[in-house]
Amino acid sequence: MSSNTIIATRESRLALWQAEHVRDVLTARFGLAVELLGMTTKGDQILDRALSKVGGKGLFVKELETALEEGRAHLAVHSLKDVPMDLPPGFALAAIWEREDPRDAWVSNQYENLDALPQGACVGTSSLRRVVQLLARRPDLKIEPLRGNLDTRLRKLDEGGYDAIVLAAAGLKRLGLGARIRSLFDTSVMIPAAGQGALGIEIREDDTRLKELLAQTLHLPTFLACHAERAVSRSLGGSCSMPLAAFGQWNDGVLTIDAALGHSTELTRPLIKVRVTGTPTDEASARALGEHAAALLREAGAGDYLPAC
Ligand SMILES: NCc1[nH]cc(CCC(=O)O)c1CC(=O)O
Repeated sequence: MSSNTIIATRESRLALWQAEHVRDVLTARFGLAVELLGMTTKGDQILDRALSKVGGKGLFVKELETALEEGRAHLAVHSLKDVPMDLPPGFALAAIWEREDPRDAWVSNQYENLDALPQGACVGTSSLRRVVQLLARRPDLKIEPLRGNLDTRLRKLDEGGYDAIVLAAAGLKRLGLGARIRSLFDTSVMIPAAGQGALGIEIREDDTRLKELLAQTLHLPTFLACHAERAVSRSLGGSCSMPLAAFGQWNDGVLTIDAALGHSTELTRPLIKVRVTGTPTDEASARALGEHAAALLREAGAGDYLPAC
């Protein structure tokens, strides 16, 4: 077996970009020889149903974890947004890296932004978080499912299936597709998903060599913000079938977490929104801030909004 460090990665263009980025940084910084091991996950194969209906986020990571478990790979690189809130026993999130643009992007060949859409126009997204925030401003819209990797989604837009689609700006920018962004949502209008735009690096928990090495690479402000965001989701049950947004921003040393929850089935019900601020310094205090936001959401009625599961 080779003594190289092996990164397990999905084979979408975005996943490969991210894995290559991690490879290049680890090589430049620590002189590691790194190879990629590409693999297909269930999340890549099942394209005809919303993720929230077929088992959620874990679908993109399970095969990669099996490769780590079997020693075929040492690291798995993920979009943090796709990483379940609780990893299975034996695995650890060893680093979170600096975010690309965390905002959601408006992509349309005709309409400059959401407000410019005619009544009853059709917007493509399969994300419940995006659906509820779109409908909160434009209850007249027709929202149609849209899955597949970024290139597939753009092609479906260009084929005329939708008047506009909403995608994470981070993915488009990383793939050099920033020119497709017609406008960016203000994060107060379309609050991003927990971890959106950040990279998460997963390892086997017992891999102390990589754990120590990767701990030196984490981007502290992103790490703290994302742990707080993920704690909001985890406290509420962490399910993909829950329309939840959670986004942390640092200003002058203070972290502000905005969170919004929509009803899990009645998607036009008013959103429950909360904001908390704090000055976390480590993972535990960041999580506590997110748990505080979740407690406020519950006080404001989240119990009735959550999926029955
Ligand atoms: N759910 C799929 C997914 N996972 C990560 C990204 C984009 C990159 C990121 O947010 O880090 C996307 C595409 C999208 O939401 O448009």
